Amino acid sequence: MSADEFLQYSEEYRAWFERDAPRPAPVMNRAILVSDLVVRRRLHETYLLEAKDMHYHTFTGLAKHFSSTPLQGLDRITFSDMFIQRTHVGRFLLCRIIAPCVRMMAVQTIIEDTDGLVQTLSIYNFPTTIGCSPDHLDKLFPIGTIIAIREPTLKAPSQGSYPLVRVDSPTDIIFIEAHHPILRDITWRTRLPTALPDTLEGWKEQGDAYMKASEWLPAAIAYSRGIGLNPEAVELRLDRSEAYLRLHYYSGALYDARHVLSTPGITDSFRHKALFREAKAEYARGNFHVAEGSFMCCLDIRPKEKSVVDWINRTRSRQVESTGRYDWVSLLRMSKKGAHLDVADYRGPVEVRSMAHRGGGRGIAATRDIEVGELLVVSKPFVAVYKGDVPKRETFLTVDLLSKRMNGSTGHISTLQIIEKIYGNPETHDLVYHLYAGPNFPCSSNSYPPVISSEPSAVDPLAPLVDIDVARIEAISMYNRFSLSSVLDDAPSVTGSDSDLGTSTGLYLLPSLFNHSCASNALWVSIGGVIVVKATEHIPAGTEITLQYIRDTSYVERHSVLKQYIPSGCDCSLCKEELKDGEAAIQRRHELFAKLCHGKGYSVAELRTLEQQLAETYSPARGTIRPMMAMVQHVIAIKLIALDKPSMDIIREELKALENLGFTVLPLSSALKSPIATDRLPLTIDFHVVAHILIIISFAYLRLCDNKNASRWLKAAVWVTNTAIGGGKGLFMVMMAEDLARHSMQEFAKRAL
Ligand SMILES: C[S@@+](CC[C@H](N)C(=O)[O-])C[C@H]1O[C@@H](n2cnc3c(N)ncnc32)[C@H](O)[C@@H]1O
Repeated sequence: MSADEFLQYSEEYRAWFERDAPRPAPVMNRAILVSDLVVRRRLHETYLLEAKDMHYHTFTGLAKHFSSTPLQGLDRITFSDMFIQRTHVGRFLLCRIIAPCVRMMAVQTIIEDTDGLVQTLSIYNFPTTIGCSPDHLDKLFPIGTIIAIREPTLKAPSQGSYPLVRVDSPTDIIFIEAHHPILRDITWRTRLPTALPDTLEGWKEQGDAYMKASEWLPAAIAYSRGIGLNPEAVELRLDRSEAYLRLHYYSGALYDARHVLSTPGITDSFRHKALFREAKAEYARGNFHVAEGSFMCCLDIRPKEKSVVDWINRTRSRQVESTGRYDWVSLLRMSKKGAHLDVADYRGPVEVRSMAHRGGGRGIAATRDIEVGELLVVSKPFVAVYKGDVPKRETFLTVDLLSKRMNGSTGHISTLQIIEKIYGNPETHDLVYHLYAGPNFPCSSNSYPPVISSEPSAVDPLAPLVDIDVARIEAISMYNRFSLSSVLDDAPSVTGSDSDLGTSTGLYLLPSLFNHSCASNALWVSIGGVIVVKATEHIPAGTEITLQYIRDTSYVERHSVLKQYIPSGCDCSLCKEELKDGEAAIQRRHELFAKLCHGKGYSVAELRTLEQQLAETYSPARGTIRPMMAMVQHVIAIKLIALDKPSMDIIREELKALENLGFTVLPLSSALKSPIATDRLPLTIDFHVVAHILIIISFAYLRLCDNKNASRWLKAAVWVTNTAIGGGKGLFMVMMAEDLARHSMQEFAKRAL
């Protein structure tokens, strides 16, 4: 599809989705609906067995209803009173699942109401269903399950010919237990044999079996049904606490563990289990000191227990990190093994301030004078999805009608994970809800974070205690998500949006409050999924601190992405400089540079011509920063090395590149000092490339047997990585290992640094 066709298709879909032309729901044939679903389920199972590639797509950024009225405040409705293309506000639908489920983008099944009338049900965004197996669905929604759907919406089909009850928010689904008061006067028109347990022991047995099979949510549901029969059932609460830990529902885990601990007369064994679970949940919530206390209490019961001692050591390492002291080298090494790092957050000398001129009205400012290279923020993701987390052979594409872009699987999955994290940790709801959600969802506060309870919330998968506004979450996800490319990836990272369909992506809380500037005064990098923000220049107290949402040498490229996030455009000094050259020059430059990026094997002469043509696009009135020229000069230098040309020629090219990137190269007379000014780290390109340029200069001096200068330039390269991340020589040696090896400089580096 061309860009225009894509836009038109998106708008047509929106018009169809939001069309308000209600008509009565048709009476559907039970046998046909069920057999059709069974056929689709078999087909899906066959595809899974045959390992076929499956592609699903859906739309985000549409108006999507969610209910915020408790079930008790709603009146019951049946299909005969429902209309297609209508959300039945103030009503709830009581129904039973009568067919197995099938999962595509959403979970689909067939439901009957109390009159025996049937419709298709489509549940989007339900926890644990991303890429899940048909077997998991059978455990989650077994036939016979009774549910109440709050304020149900009946939709015309987008494909096929059956209407469907569409549920976007998982919190609109309430599981109804057999003894629920709502069922008191209810008789079902049809008889449906079910095999669901009806005793506490029965539910415990089922929960245990699911735990064994690593079916954590079905297990938590089974335990919850048992707890429904006896809220003081200590063992079930302990079991559910463990199931919640596995699900990362730390609020629920903590709440249940504490409930057990407050029960009089429990055995030491139960107490130990509850303390251990409480401690793990506190650890995961970032309360390392409190977690340490609970782990210590475990030792009172079973002294010297090895696993507990290990946990205590971990809590102590995290407490050191929360003061801003990190072992960057080991973090980097860990990130090579897996991106989900165990690390504490850190908040340096920064605060959220009201900034009326920015969308969302807030930004981040320095609380005191900050020096270049100071650590400002370290943040673990609220959720992060890496390429390896995407289910194999399944692609989830979403057409985002807000940004008018296509998002890949990681973008879709991260939105679902945000929803699930709130579902299992309800007190985090406001932390997400108060992030910028675009002009359609005005921010209710000009500060951040909102005050939230430090107490854990009870979590009941049968009747969620929080109402999740999926449309808002989708918008928040779109406006705030970071595209992650680890500092170990050698390709320069494109940041700030999920533009690349395969990119790893994450939502962060405090980092989402930074506004954008192409000429930012701070830099963010990701080590694994952890975001590290450092100052790249002196920042006076009170000054706004900005990040680059996207770093691209082309103004055209940058703005094609930025316009979706900042419609008013970027007003930074770099963009103002670019605009001095005029639109035509900017476009010409973009086209010339595209040649360099996409062309292969240019000769030095051709590169010089390109350099000249680029030079002609810059107005004499503008400043000296010309990143595209720098990139061409850097490529020339690499070419000269390959051609074994004189070292001074290589050095000359790289020096020109540095100046075009905004670095001040100091005169040779200051031989003992850094060869570049270190009052700021200009970053119009990725800092890896800058370090690479400096390594090449060092290499060229080495070829000239000028070890003194080689060492000065290599130290300058360490200054760059140290300012950008930290970790001094150790981190530099790990991060730039390939570059150093390419130029046989490892031994020299070890001696010189
Ligand atoms: C991730 S949020 C940044 C925090 C946001 N200002 C807030 O109050 O929550 C991104 C949004 O901030 C606004 N923003 C960021 N940089 C901006 C800039 N340079 N000029 C104007 N608005 C900006 C845009 O509305 C953008 O979509």
